Amino acid sequence: MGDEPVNVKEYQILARQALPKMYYDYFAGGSEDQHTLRENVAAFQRITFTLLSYEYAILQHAINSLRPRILVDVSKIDMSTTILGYKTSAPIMIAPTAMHKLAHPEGEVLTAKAAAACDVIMGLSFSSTCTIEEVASSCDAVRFFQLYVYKRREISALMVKRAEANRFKAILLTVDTPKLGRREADKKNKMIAPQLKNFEGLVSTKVDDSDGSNLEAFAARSLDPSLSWKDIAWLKSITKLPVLIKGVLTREDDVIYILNLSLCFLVAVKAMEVGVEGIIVSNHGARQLDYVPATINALEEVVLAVQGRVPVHFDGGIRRGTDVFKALALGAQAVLVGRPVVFGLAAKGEYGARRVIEMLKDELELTMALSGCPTLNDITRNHVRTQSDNRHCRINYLVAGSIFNFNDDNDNLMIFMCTYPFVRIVDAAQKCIVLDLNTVGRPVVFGLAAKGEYGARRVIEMLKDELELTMALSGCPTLNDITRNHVRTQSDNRHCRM
Ligand SMILES: Cc1cc2nc3c(=O)[nH]c(=O)nc-3n(C[C@H](O)[C@H](O)[C@H](O)COP(=O)(O)O)c2cc1C
Ligand SMILES: CCCCC(=O)C(=O)O
Repeated sequence: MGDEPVNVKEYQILARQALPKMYYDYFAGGSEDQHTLRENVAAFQRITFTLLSYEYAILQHAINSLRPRILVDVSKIDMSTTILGYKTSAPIMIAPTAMHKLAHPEGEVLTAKAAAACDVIMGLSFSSTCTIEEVASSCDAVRFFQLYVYKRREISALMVKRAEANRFKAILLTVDTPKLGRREADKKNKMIAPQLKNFEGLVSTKVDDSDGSNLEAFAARSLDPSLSWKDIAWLKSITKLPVLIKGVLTREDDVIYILNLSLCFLVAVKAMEVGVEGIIVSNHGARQLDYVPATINALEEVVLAVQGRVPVHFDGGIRRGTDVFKALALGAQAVLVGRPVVFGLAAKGEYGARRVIEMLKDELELTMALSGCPTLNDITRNHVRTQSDNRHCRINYLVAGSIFNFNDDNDNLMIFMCTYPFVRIVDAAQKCIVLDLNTVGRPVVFGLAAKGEYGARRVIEMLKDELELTMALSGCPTLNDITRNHVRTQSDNRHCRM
């Protein structure tokens, strides 16, 4: 067992050794410069955990508040949850990825068995190499069916009917692929798309006349680039299954919204209007438009826009249990995992796909234990620190590490240490007071440093006086009179420029 991988990433190395270059490149690759492909993974590495520090423990103790997370009983960790009402052992699903027979001769049937063994939900790709019926009869995994809308709508409609008849529980409508992204490795390799059995007798998926990627040629011929919101109504009219929209790149009114606030808002509002049952934040594993943001950087915006009205799921770049935890902390209800499962399948068949899921589950369990979260509900936004949190806090770092001395009212020397986000004040008797900078703010601390209690008090008094004057001068006798219309922000200015 010398080659037994100890983490998910090692399966990629084995898969590379196991697969012909054309297939490995197809599975591993992204589009164009593969910038987003790298970013999907790298962005996770820039998110850190905010485990409670020693200072915080003292502070919490001092104010007789909650027990710090480091002293939580984590002898039992419960990762189980429900997704669309279906019980699952962990908030991890298998993402729909195409053509598993290119990874292993038995294809998606083995992936489904791995899902069943791990008690997680399996997403089956519209472009699978095993049929819908073969996968359904192979095991009792809860299955969702991913849908592409073809120009020939009747083919898509037929697949939905077959999925329904075979007890698939939801439709994942992929909305980020009006055309296939430019996968340059596939072009060079002249990637050959095999005949997909689901479409036998309906449409030939084996295109022979392309100069480059046959898959690209087939996609150009079959995918409907006119797909728009009204088609979700069409889909809802032909199925009773819940519909989740997968991918947040869409085309609407000749404006391309790419993972920005407009889109998030659009998605949230439109999703309500058309009645979808969930959203999957996804950039298709960075295989569509290159240079869109890493999905983990877009997740929170979507979550905030959706405001809990439908569940938000997430995929892209999950390679560790810590990644799963981070996505949950930023508001995802569950994550989907794409390439790692295919690499597991390519390297070691059903066992490999199963091990990939098991390793992610094990790592998530350990992460929950080490961060004091016995259940998924214990995972909160406060557990992670993102790059944008850091930007907001940069100014605080300026005072990090500074040490001030001052004399208190009784002329005792006080030592004042700033280790963001806490300030420790140590008096002559070595008594230590810990203040949270986020709560008391720097001005108060500077006042304290300069003139002890009097200085801290004056800072507050001056702010109050200034606020009183400002309210008077802007005609606001009470706090309730202060409205959003009283101020203009940079972003208001930007919106008006247009
Ligand atoms: C080889 C491959 C094939 C894919 N095929 C499909 C597909 O048929 N339908 C779809 O909606 N998404 C497809 N995806 C996107 C995945 O569902 C998912 O969004 C992505 O793989 C997540 O990123 P990850 O691979 O970093 O986990 C594919 C991704 C890969 C890597
Ligand atoms: C038209 C089949 C596309 C499969 C797919 O979604 C992918 O390769 O990313």
